[in-house]
Amino acid sequence: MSSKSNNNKAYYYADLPILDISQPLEESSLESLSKACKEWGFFHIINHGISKDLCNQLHSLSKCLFSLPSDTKLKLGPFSNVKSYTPPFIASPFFESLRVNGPDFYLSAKSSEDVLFHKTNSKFSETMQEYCSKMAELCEKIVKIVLMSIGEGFEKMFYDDEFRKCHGYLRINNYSTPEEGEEVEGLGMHTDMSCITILYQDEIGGLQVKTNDGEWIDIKPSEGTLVVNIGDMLQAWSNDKLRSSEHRVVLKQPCVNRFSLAFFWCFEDHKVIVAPNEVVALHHANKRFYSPFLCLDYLKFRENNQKGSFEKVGFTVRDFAGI
Ligand SMILES: O=C(O)CCC(=O)C(=O)O
Ligand SMILES: [Fe+2]
Repeated sequence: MSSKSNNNKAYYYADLPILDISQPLEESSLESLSKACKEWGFFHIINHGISKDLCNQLHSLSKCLFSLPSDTKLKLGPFSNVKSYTPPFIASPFFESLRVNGPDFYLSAKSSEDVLFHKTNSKFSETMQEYCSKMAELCEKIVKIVLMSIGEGFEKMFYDDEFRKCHGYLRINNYSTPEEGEEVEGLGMHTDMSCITILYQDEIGGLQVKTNDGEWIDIKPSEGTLVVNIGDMLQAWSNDKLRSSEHRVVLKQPCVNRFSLAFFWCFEDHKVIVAPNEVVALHHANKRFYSPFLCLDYLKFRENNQKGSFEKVGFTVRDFAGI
């Protein structure tokens, strides 16, 4: 952890490893990755192949999208048949979000685009498709690296059987803050339900992760860097070798918009999540921490137990399947 003093207030930043994923990983990088996945559940990646230009394009499309009138956005949910839009006051008064589902990201984005832009914003669906398919490729690569960090040969042993059918979805997030006042919570404390999440955050900052000691630490934005975090599905599958950390977004500056893109990479709904014996054997007492469970049952548990039926804020996989 490192600190910076500003007007006598100390801000702490997580010292997360930064992996250059364009290069084969060295032994020392695997070690720091393994430590970060156990301690923080978060790390950074660079040289990931997602260009600044593409992120900027998504940012300006998102500005167009979120500046549309509420009535237009509400045609996409949450109370219509389409459920891709989460308006403010569901997760928090300062958060709204649009979801793009895989595997056909183009089709999913197009069905929102047709409602939102009356078919005039032809770049929208192509750009979403480009970003999401690159993210899906990146997720496959990262899951393999994370498996390698658990144990030698684990990537070869498990990837094909266990992770081949993973799928992804994107959330485009827009945060707004009041004109004046203290800091506000943009997104409450939660764990992600995914195997892994890849996050692009703009330069505003505000993402925080909770340490084992219950302290909140900032995850500072840095240009060209993406944040990766472990989600609940992988925590359960890895029998707690990998940590799905609680995190939140705190908005510190009045009257700014914050933009982020969260891409979630998940097991297929009908997968039974159970840690393989080889993974459980890594625990000194060979102890299992979770009962096997159906992925879809966990997703439903989260949806049905959240404030305002939003899956973001509240319970974790330990509450659901912990032994
Ligand atoms: O906006 C962010 O930085 C984080 C978003 C997040 O945690 C989520 O969408 O699950
Ligand atoms: Fe999250």
